[in-house]
Amino acid sequence: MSEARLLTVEAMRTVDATAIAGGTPGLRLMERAGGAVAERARALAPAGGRVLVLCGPGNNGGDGFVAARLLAETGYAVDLVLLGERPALKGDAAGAAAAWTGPVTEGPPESLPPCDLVIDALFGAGLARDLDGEARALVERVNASGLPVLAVDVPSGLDGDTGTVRGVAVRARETVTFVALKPGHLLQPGRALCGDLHVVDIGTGAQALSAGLAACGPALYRNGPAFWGAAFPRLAGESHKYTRGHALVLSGPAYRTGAARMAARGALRVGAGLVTVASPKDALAENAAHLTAIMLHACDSADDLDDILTDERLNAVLLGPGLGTGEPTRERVMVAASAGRALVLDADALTSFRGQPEVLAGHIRDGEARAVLTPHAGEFARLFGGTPAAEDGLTKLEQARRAAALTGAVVVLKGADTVIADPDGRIAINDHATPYLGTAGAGDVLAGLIAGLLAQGMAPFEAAAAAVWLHGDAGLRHGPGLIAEDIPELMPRVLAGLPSRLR
Ligand SMILES: NC(=O)C1=CN([C@@H]2O[C@H](COP(=O)(O)OP(=O)(O)OC[C@H]3O[C@@H](n4cnc5c(N)ncnc54)[C@H](O)[C@@H]3O)[C@@H](O)[C@H]2O)[C@@H](O)CC1
Ligand SMILES: [K+]
Repeated sequence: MSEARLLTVEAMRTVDATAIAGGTPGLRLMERAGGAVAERARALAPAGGRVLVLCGPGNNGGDGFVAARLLAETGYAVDLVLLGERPALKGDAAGAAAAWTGPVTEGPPESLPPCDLVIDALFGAGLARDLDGEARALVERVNASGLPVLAVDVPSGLDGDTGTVRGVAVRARETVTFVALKPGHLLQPGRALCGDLHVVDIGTGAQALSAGLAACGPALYRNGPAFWGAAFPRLAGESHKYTRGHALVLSGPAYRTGAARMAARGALRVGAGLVTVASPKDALAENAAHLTAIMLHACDSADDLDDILTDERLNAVLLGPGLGTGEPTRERVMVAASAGRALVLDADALTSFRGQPEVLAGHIRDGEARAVLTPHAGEFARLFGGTPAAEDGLTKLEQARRAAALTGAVVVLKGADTVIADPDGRIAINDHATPYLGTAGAGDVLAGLIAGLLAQGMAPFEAAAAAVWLHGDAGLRHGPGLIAEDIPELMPRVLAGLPSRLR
């Protein structure tokens, strides 16, 4: 699982410091870092081509000096620009600069020399403020040039913890980072600015990594099978439909039933043994006309839901898609939360508690429900107040973590960089997705996938993360023209594509 773990910028400093304290010289780490950058540069620029290396005043710039030297030694023409003055370089960066025998242009040039590749070694983990003055002008020039850029550690100007831009940031073709990804590589707009991501080992060792992971506090993960695979449901020879779980999805009234059916289809396709749609009587015929493998049950009130839930085999309940907002939905949420089943609350089930997250939290905590909430940014703001855009100074990760801690539920804060937060503080960030998933009903299917995995016994945090990844995988496989109905139908291919140990 550790290959899925992320390191905060501060925790990465702990890794470096622990390795150095353990006897690995910092300059050796820098040689390895610069060596990895040079190797990627050789893959991106033609042999014997021209490379422009932009070095900043700290150790990120030191990596740039190492890469410049190694590229020159292997036949590349290298131009090196230093943002600052050479005598001002300190420590390992001064050491790396001393080994570079080529010319150094101090301060940014009026225009960029022609080249096949730009290496951005201006700022990395030490970015301390918004870019301004010469640094800002240089980054703007690089972006305007349209030249391919290889970023060292992070594209300069990008905050490694939050994925936000400090004034301006480099747009890279590829980013080489060290030891582990940082949250800012995965959170938007950071993810888009990094281009392809390469993580390289620079010889810091297992003990330093453990120290860094411990310094992170609650674990941070890149979402993917490496994180949740061990918890993914597997079929045994004696499995049958009742051992594969039974999900219940509440339908909206007549003419608002499609969302629940798409969710139900998702739950079935992801492997729940049985799925039942609980439908108002006035919508039974409409639902029946479209359902085959999925069962139907009449449900007109919270009392009806209570009756249905006397069937102990129903082990996961999904409410929200198409349900409508207001008191009837609130009552159903209360009944479902107190039924001791796994619970997914989406869309109208969340908006029905607008501005009252503590009331919803009370239902979840009183019922000891294993709950997953799946708000997009707008629903999140309606339920919890504030916005994930950090108006109150909180980052997206902090917002999601706080909402999970408040409600005692796993919170899936959906978007281009969906964040999944567990009440215990753990976080997974998903970058396995495509904008083609931004289509009507895709969120309903996601809620259904989560319910289907919960029904099969997965714990809420892993179930939510796995569903988000499978949903993303379906979108990536399909591409243009995707509609929500396609997502459940893509599940057989998505599941077949998982590592064989998971099937
Ligand atoms: N020993 C280590 O710690 C290692 C560090 N490595 C590299 O070192 C980097 C971190 O090095 P540093 O901590 O020196 O930090 P950086 O090199 O990222 O930047 C620090 C320097 O930039 C200046 N600065 C920060 N924000 C600025 C802004 N907005 N405008 C203008 N100047 C600004 C600071 O005053 C300081 O001089 C990593 O990203 C990685 O590339 C690697 O060489 C591996 C080993
Ligand atoms: K950089």
